[in-house]
Amino acid sequence: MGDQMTVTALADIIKTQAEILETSLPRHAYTDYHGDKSLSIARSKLLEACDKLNHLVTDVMGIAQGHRVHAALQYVCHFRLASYVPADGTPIPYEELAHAAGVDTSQCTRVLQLLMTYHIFREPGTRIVAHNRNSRVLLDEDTGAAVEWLTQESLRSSAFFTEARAKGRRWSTGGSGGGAGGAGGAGVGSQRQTATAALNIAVDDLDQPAFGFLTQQHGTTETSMKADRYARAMAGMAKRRQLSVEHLVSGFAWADLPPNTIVVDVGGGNGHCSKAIASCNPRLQFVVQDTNKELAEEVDPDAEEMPEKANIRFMMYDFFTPQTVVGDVYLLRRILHHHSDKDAVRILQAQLSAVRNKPGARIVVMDNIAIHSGTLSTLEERKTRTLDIAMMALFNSVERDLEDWKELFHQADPNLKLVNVTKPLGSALAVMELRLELT
Ligand SMILES: C[S@@+](CC[C@H](N)C(=O)[O-])C[C@H]1O[C@@H](n2cnc3c(N)ncnc32)[C@H](O)[C@@H]1O
Repeated sequence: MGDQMTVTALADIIKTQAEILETSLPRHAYTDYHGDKSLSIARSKLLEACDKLNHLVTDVMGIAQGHRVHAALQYVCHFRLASYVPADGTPIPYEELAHAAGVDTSQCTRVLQLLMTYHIFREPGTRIVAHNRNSRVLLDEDTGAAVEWLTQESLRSSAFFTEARAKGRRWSTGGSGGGAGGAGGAGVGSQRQTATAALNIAVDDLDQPAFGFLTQQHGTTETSMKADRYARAMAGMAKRRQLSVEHLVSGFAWADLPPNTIVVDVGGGNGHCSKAIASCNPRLQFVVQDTNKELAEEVDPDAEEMPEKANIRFMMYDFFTPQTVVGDVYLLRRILHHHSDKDAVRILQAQLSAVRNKPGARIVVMDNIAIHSGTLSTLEERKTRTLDIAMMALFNSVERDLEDWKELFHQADPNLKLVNVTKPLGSALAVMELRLELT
């Protein structure tokens, strides 16, 4: 679909693909893929054509004003406005809603009326507001937390992205190198490198790596609240099909592993990956490692949702320190892309200290592999590029393409070889299998 297409040609594509969706799906169910590849393709083509058509008839000014709608969403999330609107679609007067939420009626009305132009909430009569499909999404605790996190820490860090690059060292708290004219975060020592990410500027007095800050449950009430929001936001994002753990289960030959194989789920959080693998492979053993002690309870063998007979235990472990569990598979899912190359190499090297003690042990990395420009649709590519900015702003990290990943593995150990790469259908993440080649 080239840029040269006319508006009418794009409108024709839209009509054809819209008809496919309309005849196959009930109204209000167009966002779901329903596991049907042809419907998924129709939906992608429809969105791509709409996007290109939009591009032909508007200009960059619309995009430049996007932060205002994000501010409105931030307001809605912060004051929990969605929770005061009846979930069943019954309208509520603005005044009543504002009173319940403890906000100003006029401001609340204006904020919601902006969002309505983006099809979030609806106004079925004078001075009343009701939920629609889009606003109701905010009622899901985890998805709501994901939207809130995106409009809070993530939005703030994006706002300081350029500033961090232009004057990064000005914000470093170290005595030396405090002058202007530094080359941004890149190129300085690992800890300092992460400490000057845009998020560090966006959050007052944040003098520690952003990833640690977002995931630490202890500290001030506010820090702990942010960590909780981040954890729930990640759970909300994991509910999206493209990040589902089902792709981890299908993306590696777990069933071929011998009984009692030890899988070490490094930075495994609440163990949801291990639980998903265990439910199909009950003969494997799992050690879920994380620095977040609160999550240990969710890995409790007696927990209700634990797969029957699953052999899963939790242990506190900092993945920057030498791995102490001698296992067979070290799983690193959605860990390395949150870290700069230097820190990602440190994490891998910490695992290698155990891998060397167990011949045949492997490392399985599940993460995004950035695509090359022009290889997929613009909308697909936009997802990767957007995440790239997010990683730079939040963690001074980047999205890596396959060559970048190979280079990273090589830096960790020249004998660490990428032996297999799989990208399960519908997954945003690829599964990369690594082995230490014997010398
Ligand atoms: C993005 S989550 C990924 C969780 C899980 N692997 C998944 O795929 O859903 C990153 C996890 O790393 C944990 N973490 C952060 N810093 C850590 C550290 N230094 N050592 C171990 N775990 C850490 C966080 O608590 C969080 O659970």
